[in-house]
Amino acid sequence: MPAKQAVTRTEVADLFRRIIRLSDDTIGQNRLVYTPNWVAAQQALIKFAVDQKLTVSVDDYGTVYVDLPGQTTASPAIATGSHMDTVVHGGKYDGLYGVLGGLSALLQLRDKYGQPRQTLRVISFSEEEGSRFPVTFSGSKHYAGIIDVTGITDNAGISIDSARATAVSQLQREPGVSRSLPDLPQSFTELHIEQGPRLSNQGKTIGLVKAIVGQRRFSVTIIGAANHAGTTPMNVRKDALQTAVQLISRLNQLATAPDPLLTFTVGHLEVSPNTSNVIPGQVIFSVDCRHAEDRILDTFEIQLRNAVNQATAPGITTAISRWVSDKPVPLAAPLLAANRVLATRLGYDPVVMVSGAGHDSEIMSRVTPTTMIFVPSVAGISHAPKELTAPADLTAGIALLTASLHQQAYS
Ligand SMILES: NC(=O)NC(NC(N)=O)C(=O)[O-]
Ligand SMILES: [Zn+2]
Ligand SMILES: [Zn+2]
Repeated sequence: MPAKQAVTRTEVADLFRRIIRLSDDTIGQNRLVYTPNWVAAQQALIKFAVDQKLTVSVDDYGTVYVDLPGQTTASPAIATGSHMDTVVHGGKYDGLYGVLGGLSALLQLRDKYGQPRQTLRVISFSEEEGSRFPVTFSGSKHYAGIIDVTGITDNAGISIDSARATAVSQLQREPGVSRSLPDLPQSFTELHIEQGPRLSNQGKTIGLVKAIVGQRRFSVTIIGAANHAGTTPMNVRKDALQTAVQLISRLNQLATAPDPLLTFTVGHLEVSPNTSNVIPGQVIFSVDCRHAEDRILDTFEIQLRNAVNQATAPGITTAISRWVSDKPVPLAAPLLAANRVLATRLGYDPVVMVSGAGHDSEIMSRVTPTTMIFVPSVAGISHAPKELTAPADLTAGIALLTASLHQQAYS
């Protein structure tokens, strides 16, 4: 291998380690969108790309676009990338692997073949996880021209508009950066860790994603009455938490009925006032449910709404609101077929699979042919600090991405 490519790989690996260190809080990675950790990570990426003499722009949602301009500037770019945000106490690879794996591929192609025929673009989407504000995929949705996110707040009451304005202006002021929303690309390929156990269980290195599950997220509110823990008789209490735990348990059972592959998660619980000697007056909890078929989600949503309504009692009211409704999405079959040939040529036996995690690819697929490459997650762990992918598997995914970008942008 030419020495230059080895140097490039080491430099990208250094950037990865630097970004990881920026947001490690001893429990896990925390790069919630528009927080100082997130700004520092996007800044590190920008500085690196500017030093590499790549063309860098930042849009008004804080998504970073790194271009290696092609000879035919009139043709749309060939794009890759993923998201820079994490969940709370997340792992090191979710999102960041796709951003820096894309950068590594782009630089290796430049080192080896020089200027591409078509522009190569690496995208670091601002937000995908929905972990800070009640919105998911806002980075790719903005790029795709699908939504305008405004007027929502995080748990601390900070509005997305003010958080975004402050954070994005910091990025747009970085030397060498232009403020723009680039044209949509000719194709989008997202490299990502699998986040589940299939590849690792089967001892396979590469997954090719044919579809992404649909997902719906809800917020359920139970309102009872706060009162004294020592003086209020048990039979007159309006305990919102007792209602919530019974309801959650019932929902967990109901979720097994429509289809064994339906997933159901209550991951967020807010108890108010959340102190030991006061009967909880209010509980808010999240529901996340997913399936590859929308009709299964329809069936479960009806059961969910009925169960929430039936949980009302004298002095207890309930409400439910849906804040995510994403349909299952098929990805581009021709790109998958091309990657299957390339993967086989590289010596892999790829597994064609459905993704149970949501991805920016489901948004990008609405505006351009889109495909995904998965590499194994050790023991299937993700959205947790123990998230891990073996170095050889990380390299394999980047090698396939590099081959795919080469095929698309140089031939
Ligand atoms: N790749 C992800 O972890 N995505 C996550 N985020 C969204 N928005 O789907 C998820 O929950 O699956
Ligand atoms: Zn994630
Ligand atoms: Zn992700």
